[in-house]
Amino acid sequence: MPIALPRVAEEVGIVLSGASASMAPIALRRDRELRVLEEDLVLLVDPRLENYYMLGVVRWITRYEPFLRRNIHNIYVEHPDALDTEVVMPFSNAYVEIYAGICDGSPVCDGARGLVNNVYAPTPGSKVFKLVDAKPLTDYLTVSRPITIGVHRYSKWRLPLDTEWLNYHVGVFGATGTGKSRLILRMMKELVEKGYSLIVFDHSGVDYAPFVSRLGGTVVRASEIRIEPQILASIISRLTGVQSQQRDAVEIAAMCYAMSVYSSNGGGERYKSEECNEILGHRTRQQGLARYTGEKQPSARDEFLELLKTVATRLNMRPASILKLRLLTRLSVPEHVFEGLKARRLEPLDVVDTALRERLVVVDMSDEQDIEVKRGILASIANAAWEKIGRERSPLGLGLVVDEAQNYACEYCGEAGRALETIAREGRKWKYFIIVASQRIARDIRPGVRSNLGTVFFSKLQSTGDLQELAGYLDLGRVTEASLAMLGRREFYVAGLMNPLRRPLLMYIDSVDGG
Ligand SMILES: Nc1ncnc2c1ncn2[C@@H]1O[C@H](COP(=O)(O)OP(=O)(O)OP(=O)(O)O)[C@@H](O)[C@H]1O
Repeated sequence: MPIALPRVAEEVGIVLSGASASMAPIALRRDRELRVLEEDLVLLVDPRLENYYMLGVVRWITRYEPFLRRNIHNIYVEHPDALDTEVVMPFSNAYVEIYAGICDGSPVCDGARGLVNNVYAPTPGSKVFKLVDAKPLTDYLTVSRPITIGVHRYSKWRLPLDTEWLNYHVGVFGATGTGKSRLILRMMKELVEKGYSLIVFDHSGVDYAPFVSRLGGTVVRASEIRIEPQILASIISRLTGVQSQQRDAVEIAAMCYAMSVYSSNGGGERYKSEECNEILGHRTRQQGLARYTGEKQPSARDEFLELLKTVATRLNMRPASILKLRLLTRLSVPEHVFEGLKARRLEPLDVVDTALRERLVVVDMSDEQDIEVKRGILASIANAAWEKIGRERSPLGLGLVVDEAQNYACEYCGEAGRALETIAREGRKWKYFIIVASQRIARDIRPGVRSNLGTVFFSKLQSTGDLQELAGYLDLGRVTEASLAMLGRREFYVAGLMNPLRRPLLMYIDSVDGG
């Protein structure tokens, strides 16, 4: 059945000469020109193409007047009172960027129905209809497991987003206050309802944790989660900045220290290793001696430094080098990195399992002071999910949500950056995806992550150049920096794979009230 144009659209203009299959200049009707706005959805109806419509978006509305032209003298300049509005003859032109063809049983589509790539340039004189209610478009789309998080800015069309493409990852970008966190919260609700599982890393503890009870999830504190020994090793060597043999000593000591702490506070067999036993056995004898001589129990950092000395000695380092290494560690690794280990009783794999069982876990990162440790926790959880995939060899349906991603997905974000990049590159086969949000793109997100984002929501951007960066791997049509400058809060373009039109569409995100 053809689209009932009079019910859902109003005629606003005609196509002018010079139209192509992707772009059509149009003239707007005088009586309706003020009702047409950039980003409006329109249908072009070409009388030569029966039961076929071209769907497009209005761009670059320009007002003209035949006499009031720049560089040409006019009467107003000499006699301001003589210029009567009656004698002014304004008119408006615009462009329509054609996004798709809609087949409605048309002979040009062999009688099929649905959305197709448009290959026809509209005939000049074709009518242009602004969609006031674009709902009927939904019937022409094929969308798997759709979710909606908002409406098209002007036609109020609830654009269905295709969650099959979630596995190709999502980015949310915009200047501060544009509504990134609320957009993600809205999406989280929909995804959880559709059966996806999410682990959300709440960097400051105020953006997501307060909403959890409403969404039916669990909050866990970052300070309770175990950091994998090898990730702790990398954190400590990064903090000390040592290289080569000194780095070996620090990393071996860190791994063995974490394993001994975890195995003594409930970690069991998983954290026992013969390699560490060789070293730890030696250390235990030293500690025993300390107790015998009446010295007080050493702090966690002192314990680590003692272990570091043992390891460095085993690596045949010179006494002066060992001394320097211990001093460096004491000065550059905060005490709480070691002290906090004892309170970490929750396995990263438990967090993954809870998310898969209950659908939503928010990791409250606010009680963790050190950014390196926060990154270590994210990396540990990301790796635990890979461990599970490796063991079960089946898709997970799990997403990691990383807001303030400049802290985790940047070029120099260590283990966290690497872990997110691995998911961005290889997660799709296992339905293991990421949703990252940040204010900037090029500066905040490492190339291996940002170039693998299949869907991007973007609003007013903080850095010039970021739009061009996005255009490098997404079809952004003719959206320009000027289009972004006009956007308000909750207004985001959605571009990429989850958008069934595959071209940027301006959305107004549903309301998400405070927690
Ligand atoms: N969808 C929405 N529903 C209701 N209020 C919203 C919505 N989006 C944004 N807001 C309002 O705008 C404020 C800022 O939103 P939000 O915290 O999501 O922005 P942000 O882009 O994540 O900012 P930042 O980068 O500073 O974290 C919110 O506190 C809320 O008042």
